[in-house]
Amino acid sequence: MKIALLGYGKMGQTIERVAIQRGHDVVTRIGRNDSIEDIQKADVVIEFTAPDSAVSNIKFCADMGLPIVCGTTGWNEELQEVTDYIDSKKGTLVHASNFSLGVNIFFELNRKLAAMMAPYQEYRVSMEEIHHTEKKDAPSGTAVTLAQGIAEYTDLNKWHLGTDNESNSLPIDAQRVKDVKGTHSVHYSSVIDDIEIKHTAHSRDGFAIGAVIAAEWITKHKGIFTMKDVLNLS
Ligand SMILES: NC(=O)C1=CN([C@@H]2O[C@H](COP(=O)(O)OP(=O)(O)OC[C@H]3O[C@@H](n4cnc5c(N)ncnc54)[C@H](O)[C@@H]3O)[C@@H](O)[C@H]2O)C=CC1
Ligand SMILES: O=C(O)C1=N[C@H](C(=O)O)C[C@H](O)C1
Repeated sequence: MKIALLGYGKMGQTIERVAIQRGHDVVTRIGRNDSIEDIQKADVVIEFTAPDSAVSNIKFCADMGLPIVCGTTGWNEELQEVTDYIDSKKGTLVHASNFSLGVNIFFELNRKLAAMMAPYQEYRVSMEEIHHTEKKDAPSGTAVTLAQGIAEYTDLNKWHLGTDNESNSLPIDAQRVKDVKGTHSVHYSSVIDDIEIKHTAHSRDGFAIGAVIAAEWITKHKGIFTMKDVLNLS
């Protein structure tokens, strides 16, 4: 498969190594100041750039009729607009706040735990995410997806940054620490005891392998998907 890397930073470079190991060709690597036109050489585009670039990049790929895997986070509020655009162009997109297998299993565990905890009002739920100091968005996209999973089973229909409790809102403590690849934990706390689930990424390889698997998968599918569809998780 011929892959175009849109964004050649920490993730773009990790994806290149993984893609070559899986037998693919990386035909172009596009940075912020490069011409995007080059992507037309590829069968599929993998986009990991920055929150302010993702939406226009996705639309450009749809205009070119190219399937795109987008891992960039921080553009949640524009998801509906992007969905409508891709639909109008009959395009193909896989987007996910986190492409790793471990985190996608963690998403399911989080939803199941939220369903189990829902009747027990004595527990207060909160979240912590820790990432490297170069990260542009807070909270992380993964934390937002976890919060959406909890909202399905509780009245916590929004989130706020910090550790204070606010009504109908999930506190997310976003910490930035040098070199941390991505750690997420969900805590349920009562006077009697605490319950905690946690995922720790040891490297970026899990995100990169997931993104390449998603790129292999979308060349055989048409429409808008998330990693849950690619992994066929319930
Ligand atoms: N969904 C997932 O599994 C994961 C998502 N991410 C997200 O991916 C994004 C990128 O992460 P990193 O690679 O760590 O960041 P990075 O900052 O190391 O690399 C991003 C690169 O994209 C370039 N760029 C920015 N705008 C561009 C544009 N319009 N066209 C081409 N290149 C452009 C930047 O110059 C930079 O080199 C972030 O939003 C991050 O949150 C990161 C890891 C996993
Ligand atoms: O910026 C990162 O590094 C990461 N971003 C994603 C997110 O915002 O959740 C995924 C992962 O945690 C690493």
